[in-house]
Amino acid sequence: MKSDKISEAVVRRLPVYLRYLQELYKREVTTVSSQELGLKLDLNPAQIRKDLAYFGDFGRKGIGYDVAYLIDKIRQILKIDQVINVALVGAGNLGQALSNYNRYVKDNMKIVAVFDSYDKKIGTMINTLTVQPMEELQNTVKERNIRIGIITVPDFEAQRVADCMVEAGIEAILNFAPIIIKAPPHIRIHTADFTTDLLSLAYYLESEEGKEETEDDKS
Ligand SMILES: NC(=O)c1ccc[n+]([C@@H]2O[C@H](COP(=O)([O-])OP(=O)(O)OC[C@H]3O[C@@H](n4cnc5c(N)ncnc54)[C@H](O)[C@@H]3O)[C@@H](O)[C@H]2O)c1
Repeated sequence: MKSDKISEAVVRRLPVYLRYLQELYKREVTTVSSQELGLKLDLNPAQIRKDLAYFGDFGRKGIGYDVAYLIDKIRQILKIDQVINVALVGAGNLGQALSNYNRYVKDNMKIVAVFDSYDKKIGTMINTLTVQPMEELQNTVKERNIRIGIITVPDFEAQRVADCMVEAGIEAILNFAPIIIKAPPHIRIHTADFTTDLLSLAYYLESEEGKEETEDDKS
C-alpha cells in the first residue's frame, strides 16, 4: 500500500467514495465500476481509478471493484478502522448542534467530551455528554486518548483554545471559527468556513440585470 504518498486532494475524496460505497453495501450491491462511481459522484472515472490505484491494483477489468473490500481499504487508509475519540470546545449554538449530530459515529469518530469556559454552561448536558470546564481538557485528552479537537468558540478565543489543545496532546484540529489558526507543523488543521463558502457562492448567482433580461425574453 502506498499510503505515505497519498495527496491531500485524494485524501479529501476518500470519504466521498466511502460514503457512497457504504450506501451500496447497505443495498447489498457487491461490485461497482469506476464509471458508476464517476457518474454518481460527478467525478472522472479515470481520476477514480487513479485514486484507488494508490492502494494497489485490485479493481478487476469488466467487473469493477469489490464494494466490501474497498470499504475496508478506505477505512484502513483513513485510519477509521480504529475508534478515534474527538473533543469539542465551545458548547454554544454550533457546538451543541455538532455534538448532537452523530452520524460520524458509524465511521468510528466520536465526540466523547465537550468543554466550555462559561460557568453557566459547565455541568449542563448535551445529549449524553456533560459539558466540562477547560481545566479538565488536559487530563481528559490523556485519559480518553482524544486525538482530534473541534473548535466552536468565537474567533477571538480560537487561537487560545487551539494552543490548549496542542498542549494537551491533540494531533489534529477542525476549526469552525473564522480565523487562521497557527500550530506546530506536526498538527494538522482543517478549517470549515461556512461564511467564505457562502460568500463565494454569491459570485455564481445570475446578476439581477441578467435575470430581468431572461424573464423579459420569456414574455
Ligand atoms: N464554520 C461554520 O460553518 C460556522 C457556522 C456558524 C458559526 N461559526 C463559528 O463558530 C463559532 C461558534 O459559533 P456559535 O454561534 O456556536 O457561538 P456561541 O456564542 O453560541 O458559542 C460559543 C461558545 O464558546 C464558549 N467559549 C468562548 N470562549 C471560550 C474559551 N476560551 N474556551 C472554551 N469555551 C469558550 C462560549 O461560552 C460559548 O458557549 C464562532 O467562531 C462562529 O463564527 C462557524
